Amino acid sequence: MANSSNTTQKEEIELDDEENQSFEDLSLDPRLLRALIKKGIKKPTPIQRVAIPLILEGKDVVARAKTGSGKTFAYLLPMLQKLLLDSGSNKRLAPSSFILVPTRELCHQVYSEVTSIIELCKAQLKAVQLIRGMTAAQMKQTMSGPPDILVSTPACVLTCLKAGILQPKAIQDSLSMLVLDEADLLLNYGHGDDLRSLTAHVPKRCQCLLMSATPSADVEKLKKLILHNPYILTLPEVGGNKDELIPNNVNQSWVSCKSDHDKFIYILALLKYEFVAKKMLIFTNTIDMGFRLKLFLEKFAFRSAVLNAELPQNSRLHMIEEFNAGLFDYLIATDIGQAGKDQEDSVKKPEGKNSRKRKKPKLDAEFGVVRGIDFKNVLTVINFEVPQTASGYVHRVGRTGRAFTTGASVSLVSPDEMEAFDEIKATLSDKESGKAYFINSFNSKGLDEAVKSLRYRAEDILRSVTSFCVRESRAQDLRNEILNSEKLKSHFEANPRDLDLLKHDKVLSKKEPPAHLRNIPDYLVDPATQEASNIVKLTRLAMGNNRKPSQRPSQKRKSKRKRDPLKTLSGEGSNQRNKRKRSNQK
Ligand SMILES: Nc1ncnc2c1ncn2[C@@H]1O[C@H](COP(=O)(O)OP(=O)(O)OP(=O)(O)O)[C@@H](O)[C@H]1O
Repeated sequence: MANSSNTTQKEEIELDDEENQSFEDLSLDPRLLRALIKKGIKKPTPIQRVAIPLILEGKDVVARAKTGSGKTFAYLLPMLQKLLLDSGSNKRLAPSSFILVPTRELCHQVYSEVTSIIELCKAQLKAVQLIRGMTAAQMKQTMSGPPDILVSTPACVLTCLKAGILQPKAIQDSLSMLVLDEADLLLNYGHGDDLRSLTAHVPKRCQCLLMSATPSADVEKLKKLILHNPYILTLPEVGGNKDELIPNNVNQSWVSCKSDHDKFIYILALLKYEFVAKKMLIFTNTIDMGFRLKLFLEKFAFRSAVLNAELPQNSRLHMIEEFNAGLFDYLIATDIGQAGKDQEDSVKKPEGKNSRKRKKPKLDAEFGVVRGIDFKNVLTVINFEVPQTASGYVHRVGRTGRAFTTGASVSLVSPDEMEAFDEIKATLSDKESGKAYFINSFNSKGLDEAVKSLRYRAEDILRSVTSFCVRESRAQDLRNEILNSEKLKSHFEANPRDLDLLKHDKVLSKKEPPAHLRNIPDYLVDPATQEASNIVKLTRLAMGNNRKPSQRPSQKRKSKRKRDPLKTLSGEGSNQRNKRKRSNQK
């Protein structure tokens, strides 16, 4: 239980070890308790145990807790409880709760979470999301009612204010709770001016909450801008080191690779011999590298999709939903958008004569692939390239081991990246002992042997993945996704729950992957490596960490799909589709 006092001074709150506390103990409304049970959420996380009572009491709160620690429910549950008790009690002209997030992906994610709880509660509450790209008429319609909860980026709220869709007076009269989620990013993504303009309309009595995984000067600025004597919750995991930002339940390791080139062979060995568990999120620093890796892996029958800032928003959201639903196992992601744009520029390596002439990719400024996105059931995060900053590392690795689950991360480090990796380790190390004890060298003797056995084939394939192929595939993928995006837009307006209609993990190589690369022939398998691989698999199984193959929604919906007009609009031709079908059946 939190030891809080009623002083008006801001206060650091530490957590006592009361793991057995339940949601009932937090005095939540029975409708919310039922909704949580239906969602399979059994007991509160530490941040929820402390934050919920304080928020219910009406306190301003700054919550700094690790990635995946359940910060969203920590504010959503008390917000909904207040609304459930208040609903219909006064006539409002604007929403009574605003949730401001830095990116559209997060907007969509939080909105889905709120609406799902409202549905499960069978409550007469309305939540809406405002996203960039909406017309004034769409915004007006969205805001009519008015809704109870608005999820939006600050920029969209300001657009509404400027267009007269939201009146400052209405906000002042109606707004009773303001949440700044992923607060450390809000200023990073250029929302600073918008936020400052907005705060002028936030009434003094409005309860303000600020959620963040990593401490930063920006969070401090926001705190001063909006909050009144807030309770500061800095919550490590129970029993954890206060300075650790990554949950203890993530087993972090790294592999020293002799060159960038060797990383391809190492990742192939990790995947082929199942030294790491799927589902898997693989990070690269540039979009080109993402596609190079995709093309390389698909030759060995590993199908993946590349999530990046160049893609249309609908495709990105759909890709994340498909991945979350278990429709494919390998997602390659580049975490660049507004905040990482420089990274794409600075890390890009020369790729042949034509590379300089290439037009700069048009990146979505609001793209924030890792920050706060709740990728479900990710068992392994691979840093195929070392992120540029410690905070980038924390947010990438934090995509696994969410809430009460466990996960693993493996960083592939080349000699060129060693310095950056050492800096990350130093930043995240235990300040007292100076040891980054939690990032261990990857513990499997079999890995080097596996790399040896695969080297010849891998190098051969790697030579065929030229810069030209990468460029062509990237352009092809973008064309497919733009087509998908238009279809998705209209289709998902009508069928928001449909998922398995468009594939994002399509094979991009012109030639089908050769059949002989699917499996490792017996003569290449070293018995010791196989044994090491089996031990790793058995250990994972014993720890309950091997995902059961999910039932693909497509199997249930076969008859519906026949009639679906989207099928006829696919980005790939029917010949290609049939070919793929045949290859899948092999
Ligand atoms: N009490 C709980 N028990 C089990 N799962 C939970 C609980 N609370 C939240 N979750 C789940 O844990 C996952 C992570 O939660 P959430 O996205 O709120 O984390 P976060 O702290 O906001 O992470 P980040 O800082 O990365 O944004 C979600 O899938 C959520 O549904």
